[in-house]
Amino acid sequence: MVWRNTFLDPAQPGGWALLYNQQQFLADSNGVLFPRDWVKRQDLPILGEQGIGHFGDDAVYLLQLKPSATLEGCSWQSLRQFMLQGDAETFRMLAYAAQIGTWYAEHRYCGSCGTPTRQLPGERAMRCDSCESQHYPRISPSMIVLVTRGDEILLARSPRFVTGVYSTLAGFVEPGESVEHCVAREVREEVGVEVKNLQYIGSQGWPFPHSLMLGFHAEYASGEIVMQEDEIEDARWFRVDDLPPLPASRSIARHLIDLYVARRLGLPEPSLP
Ligand SMILES: NC(=O)c1ccc[n+]([C@@H]2O[C@H](COP(=O)([O-])OP(=O)(O)OC[C@H]3O[C@@H](n4cnc5c(N)ncnc54)[C@H](O)[C@@H]3O)[C@@H](O)[C@H]2O)c1
Ligand SMILES: [Mg+2]
Ligand SMILES: [Zn+2]
Repeated sequence: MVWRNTFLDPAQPGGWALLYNQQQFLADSNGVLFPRDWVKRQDLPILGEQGIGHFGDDAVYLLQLKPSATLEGCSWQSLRQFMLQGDAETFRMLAYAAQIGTWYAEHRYCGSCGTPTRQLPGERAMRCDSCESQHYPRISPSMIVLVTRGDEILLARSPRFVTGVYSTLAGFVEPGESVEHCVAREVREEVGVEVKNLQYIGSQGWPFPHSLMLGFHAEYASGEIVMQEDEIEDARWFRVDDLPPLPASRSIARHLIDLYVARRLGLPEPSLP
């Protein structure tokens, strides 16, 4: 089943409903999609509703619920769980839904004047009629980079990671800088190393909560590893044939590593997740 996001008018009846709050979806043994007209007859605290796209031929709507919402036989399941275990198209749908949900939850009032906003018909935007301003879903560009030195790659651990896992370096692009500048700055800040010969590999939308990952390979140029306090718990060079536990296979972090290892070892190259 293929997921395609589109703008659907929530005034239309029918279709499926996703029940969402704060990076979680209500799910039962059949999954996350519920008959929408049935859902509306339940006594659920609905904050808002968006028509977000088609799963196969079926219309899908996102119902934003209060955190207190419960439905018999259902439990809240995290988006991260679906990233780790769900099929690819379901994860794509939920990733889009979660970002629309986050944006909606954060723009119910105007950030300038505090007036309640309203959803614009026909467009994914929240409007403040008092300021005449529109607020679109927010995306945060971030770079992610694998620093390489021949048969070695530089991987690091954040204190937030699962025990033992090492990954590539990442960080948010700051206002006014290029992504290339961000790569050099973040690598310098996090591990004290200079890089050269950046190669853009590809990108990935990352819904935790609204990053757009721009992925690179970069060659080591100079410097000894100096770890940034609080952000980096450990950082070191690993040989491509002797790697630690790595991030989830669906992440671009993992792709950057797998791609470089495949190139060094002469294996078939993986495709972008
Ligand atoms: N898909 C992947 O493979 C993958 C791998 C690693 C990181 N990521 C994502 O990359 C992003 C950045 O990585 P990081 O955590 O190392 O970032 P980072 O090195 O910039 O440090 C994180 C810090 O940035 C600040 N911050 C939070 N949100 C921000 C925003 N929207 N804009 C600017 N600053 C913000 C906070 O102080 C936070 O503690 C995160 O969203 C993370 O989930 C994705
Ligand atoms: Mg970082
Ligand atoms: Zn306003």
